[in-house]
Amino acid sequence: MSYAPSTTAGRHCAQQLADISRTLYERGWMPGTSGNISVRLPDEPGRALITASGWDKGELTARDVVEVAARTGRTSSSGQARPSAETSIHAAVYRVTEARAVIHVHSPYATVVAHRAAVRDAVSSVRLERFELLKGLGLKDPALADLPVFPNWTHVERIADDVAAHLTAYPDGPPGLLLADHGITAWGDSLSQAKNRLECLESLCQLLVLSHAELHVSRATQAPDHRTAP
Ligand SMILES: CSC[C@@H](O)[C@@H](O)C(=O)COP(=O)(O)O
Ligand SMILES: [Zn+2]
Repeated sequence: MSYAPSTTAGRHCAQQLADISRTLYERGWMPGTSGNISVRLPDEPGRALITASGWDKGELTARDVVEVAARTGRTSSSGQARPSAETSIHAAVYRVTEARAVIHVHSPYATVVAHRAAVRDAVSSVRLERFELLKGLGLKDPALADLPVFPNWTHVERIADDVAAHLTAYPDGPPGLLLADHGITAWGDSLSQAKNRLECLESLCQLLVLSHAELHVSRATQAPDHRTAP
């Protein structure tokens, strides 16, 4: 039931997932088995490794990851552990952006902002502006970012559909998103870039909370619905 990489690159990526998981767990951003991390395999970018579902993220080893198709999240062999329950959200990010790594955590300040900025049953966004750390997000316009907030639907596939539609409609948006009452996801072209961006976003949310500024929340314009008819 554990991952056995066939290449050196696979072994390296799996170890990186375990190492970053432990770091973020120790920071208190992945309490109680929460959080998940994925990375595209460098020598086979159509495939990705993702953390196994329901495990203590402070104790993962390089064998506690699952190989999936990056754009669909499908697993190929039955001999593996269960991939993260939120694999479809990672796959949505891989389908629509150039990301090569995605990190989801329940860090406290982003989760508070995701709680306060949520608009019932609709995608909203919270404005980040002025703070220097915006420059760490790699935006075309580093002065301002509207960070989307997605309803935390029970069916994760529905969240993934919302994410894919929104990122398609807003290709120049920030490399991250909030899940209402839940947490934050960020991405980049490597695990270290995704982690740096995640740290910038968590810190920006901390500054918003500590400044006691009123949150600037808007309803995101309806993005096209990419779901296929039943
Ligand atoms: C501790 S409950 C958290 C989960 O529901 C989920 O949000 C999460 O972040 C981890 O899910 P996982 O399936 O382990 O990747
Ligand atoms: Zn979560």
